[in-house]
Amino acid sequence: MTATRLDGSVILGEIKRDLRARVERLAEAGIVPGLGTVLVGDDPGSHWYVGAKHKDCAEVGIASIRRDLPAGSTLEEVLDVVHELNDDPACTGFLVQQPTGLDEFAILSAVDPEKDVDGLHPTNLGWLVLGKEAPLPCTPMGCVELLRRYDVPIAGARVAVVGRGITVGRPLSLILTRRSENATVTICHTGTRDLAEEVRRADIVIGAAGVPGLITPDMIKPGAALLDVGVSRVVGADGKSRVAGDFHPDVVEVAGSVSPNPGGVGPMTRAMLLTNVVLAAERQLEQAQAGAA
Ligand SMILES: Nc1nc(=O)c2c([nH]1)NC[C@@H]1CN(c3ccc(C(=O)N[C@@H](CCC(=O)O)C(=O)O)cc3)C=[N+]21
Repeated sequence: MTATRLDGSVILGEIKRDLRARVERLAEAGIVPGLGTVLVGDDPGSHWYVGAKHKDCAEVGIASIRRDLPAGSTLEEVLDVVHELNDDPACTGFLVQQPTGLDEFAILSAVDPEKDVDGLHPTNLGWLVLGKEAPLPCTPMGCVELLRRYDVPIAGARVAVVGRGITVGRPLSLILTRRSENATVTICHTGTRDLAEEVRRADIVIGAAGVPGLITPDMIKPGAALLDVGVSRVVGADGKSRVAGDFHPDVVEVAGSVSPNPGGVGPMTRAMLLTNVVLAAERQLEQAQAGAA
């Protein structure tokens, strides 16, 4: 048996098409959404991600505001740019690409929560806990949207989330346990006594630990849906660097569906970022209209 491929690149294309129509409606109201990115240093991976985000924006009709700072920039220098983008009306939403090597909490907290398209500002994470509408984190929402688009049942499903990180595992668990998703979630982490036992019960497994090959075929319930969020760079036998996920490649023999890596959750993260930028612009338009009335 070979599992269905949960193709994030295909869904990214569909979402871009839908967003283009929403951006056109905003344009009729005189609003051009603008995504700002702040990039610190010269890590090639981070440069690739930021470049891809701006290319996506261009395709959808979102304006780009790009601020690249040299390696060795100080927290004060980064915060100056954050404040500038908070005050720039052309920038409807922005993010500071992680990691910066600086105090991430200080940086995240300085972003205007209404412009926080990462959904990682403490206020927005707080709204998630409290169940009020607010920007939601991109990778967790990308996981949920990928399952929805491929009709994987979420309500009532047993989900094993492997990893409790702030950008994926923890917020994803909160999203999946909302009434609108209604899943039963187990968060597994380095303190989990028997990972195989927890994963084996799950209808949906999310690998978000960043440990290559951690989840092996013997742990998978036949027919389960697997989302591979783990991105580690490993050097193969041929000496070339490649992306390795949290799942052993042979899980496709047991699973019902699997997101490839690359080509799965990564593109969905970008799709949700674009969605958050458009949503932020739509909210800002609503507020302007309410203010004018
Ligand atoms: N403030 C902030 N927000 C982020 O959303 C954020 C961040 N910092 N720091 C780094 C992580 C990582 N991330 C990815 C985005 C797209 C792909 C993606 O599209 N990957 C492609 C290509 C992968 C490859 O070939 O390297 C794929 O999976 O097919 C992956 C990973 C966003 N992040």
